[in-house]
Amino acid sequence: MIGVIGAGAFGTALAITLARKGTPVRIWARDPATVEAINTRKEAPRLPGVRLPEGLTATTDLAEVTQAQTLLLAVPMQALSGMLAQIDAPLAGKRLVACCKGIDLATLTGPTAVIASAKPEATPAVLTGPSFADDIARGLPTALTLACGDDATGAEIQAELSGTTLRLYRTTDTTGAELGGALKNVIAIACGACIGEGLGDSARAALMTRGFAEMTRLAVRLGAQQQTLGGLSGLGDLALTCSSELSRNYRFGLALGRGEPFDNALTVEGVKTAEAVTRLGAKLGVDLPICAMVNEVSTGDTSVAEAITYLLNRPLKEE
Ligand SMILES: NC(=O)c1ccc[n+]([C@@H]2O[C@H](COP(=O)([O-])OP(=O)(O)OC[C@H]3O[C@@H](n4cnc5c(N)ncnc54)[C@H](O)[C@@H]3O)[C@@H](O)[C@H]2O)c1
Ligand SMILES: O=P(O)(O)OC[C@H](O)CO
Repeated sequence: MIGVIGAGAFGTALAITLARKGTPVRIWARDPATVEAINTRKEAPRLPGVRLPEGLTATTDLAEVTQAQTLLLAVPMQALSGMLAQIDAPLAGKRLVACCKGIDLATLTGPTAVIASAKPEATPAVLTGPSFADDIARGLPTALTLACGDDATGAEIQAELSGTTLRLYRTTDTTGAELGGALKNVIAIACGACIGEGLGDSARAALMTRGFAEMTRLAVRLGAQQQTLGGLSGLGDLALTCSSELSRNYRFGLALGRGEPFDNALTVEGVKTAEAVTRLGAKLGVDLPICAMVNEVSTGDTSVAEAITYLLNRPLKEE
């Protein structure tokens, strides 16, 4: 059995793909109505139109899910620490796989460090890369990165989660994998704002490329391997998220650029990540101008037009 904590779009999509290949999956939802929908009607509230397979069952009882040796943690980044604090079962020998993308604002660390701090007896890992929950749930081909500091455990998790439509690549570079996944959301907001403001595809390409430079600069400064940023968890996810209106981060940026309201019930990880990396960059002396502008525009301190003017008029430099 695999346990999934968090019955939102991504947690449910992963649960579906695992159950389809015959793995029993128990998913935890905090909302009894979600449990009822999954168990009784075989429907997932966050994935309308997808019929859930047999072998996938839900519960509001965390203890039932934490019996599994592998636990997928699929709550938003800022909820991860609080979620871990709710688990009182012993977790020695278990694998805790973070499925969230972001940086914890309280500690300015990524998900594996949050897990290691809260549950030092367990092995932390992170599952990240280009994937929309809806694509995974529909069985469309998807390739992701599984990062685990312990390569032998990483190989076991890789085999456990991979299937005929979901292919996992493996790395021990947790820092690079999780920073790529976190930062691409910030750049996707910038790209959405650029398109929403009517600035064109050339400007978007420039933001993606210079955004990738910021992702790499911060990640390498924090000990990541540069090549990890060029993989699925970095460049791959940047390409997807900056170019598709299926992305909530990109759509949030579009709304900013168009001056339209946005549904704040949607999970848009890049907003808090922009704040976290702006603070991290200032603390470490790492130059992150696009991320800083996304932070200012997201909080309403700067308009999209002012942010673009600022970025275009910075001192000229080598590429
Ligand atoms: N949706 C995708 O396509 C996708 C793909 C890859 C990664 N992710 C990542 O997965 C993570 C979750 O995103 P999602 O799309 O599933 O979001 P979602 O909004 O669909 O679901 C979030 C889930 O977390 C639960 N939750 C929220 N706050 C909580 C708290 N304080 N305590 C306990 N549970 C809480 C919600 O009830 C909900 O079930 C994000 O970090 C996101 O970046 C999402
Ligand atoms: O909808 P978004 O912007 O959270 O993006 C979903 C995934 O992270 C894409 O890989």
